[in-house]
Amino acid sequence: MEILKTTDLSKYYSHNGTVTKAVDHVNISICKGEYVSIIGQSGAGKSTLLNLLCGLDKSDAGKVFIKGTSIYDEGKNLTVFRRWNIGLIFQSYNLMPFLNVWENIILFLGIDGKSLGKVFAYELLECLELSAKKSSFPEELSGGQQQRVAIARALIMKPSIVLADEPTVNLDSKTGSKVFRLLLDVCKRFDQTLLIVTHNEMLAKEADTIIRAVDGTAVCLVFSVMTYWNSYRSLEKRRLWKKRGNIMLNIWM
Ligand SMILES: Nc1ncnc2c1ncn2[C@@H]1O[C@H](COP(=O)(O)OP(=O)(O)OP(=O)(O)O)[C@@H](O)[C@H]1O
Repeated sequence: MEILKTTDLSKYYSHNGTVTKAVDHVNISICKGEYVSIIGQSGAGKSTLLNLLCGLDKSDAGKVFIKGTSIYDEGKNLTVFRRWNIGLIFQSYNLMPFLNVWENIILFLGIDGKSLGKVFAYELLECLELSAKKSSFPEELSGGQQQRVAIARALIMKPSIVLADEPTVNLDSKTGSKVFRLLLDVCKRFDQTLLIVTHNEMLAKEADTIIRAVDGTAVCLVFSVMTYWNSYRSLEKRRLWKKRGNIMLNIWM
């Protein structure tokens, strides 16, 4: 099942007459439960792409569909839509300093007139190895623990897609790998799609689908079978496919 799709997604910045094509006609299709890594050199457009995918930034052209909903057409409802469908994880943990771990995690439960039970919150605490820190405040936690709280908070509404922008960049490599492993495990366990921007090749290459951002365009290096099939099926102009070696196909044009 397709969970995320973009059509000719573009974002350009102009400065002193120079135009930077941060994201340029990107067409991607991601399926439920997939782990997708986005890699690429600094300035290639990874963060801009991620911000467009969750609607924190608006495109100059093109659309983003999540579960069939065109997110830019949601207008004022986008915040609520995002809260229920997209989990966001950033480099900085953005925890509320005056709330303890438990309170940070359940902050949005019961919001928007819908209520979610707390059973899942206990499950997340367990999965992310935070049960013993339930009553601690952010300043009493290590960086890795804080990021795990941020992950739990991002997952608490059971979003179908989780977007993470270099979530382990501020952690040492051992802690970063552990946090990453927990994130991956918990997303797989709850069948959530995970899109992660990372410079860590070890983590990136485990993905079902690997996307490399190159000067605003996105090149797929490795396809999951579902992504391959969806992309192939949705392309009317198959003649535009360019074959590069046996695993590398450029599906963006
Ligand atoms: N607000 C902005 N105004 C002007 N140019 C911008 C803006 N945001 C991003 N850019 C430009 O768009 C391009 C892509 O930036 P982006 O931050 O998406 O790259 P990135 O791949 O995430 O880089 P990094 O790995 O260093 O975080 C860069 O050339 C950047 O300078």
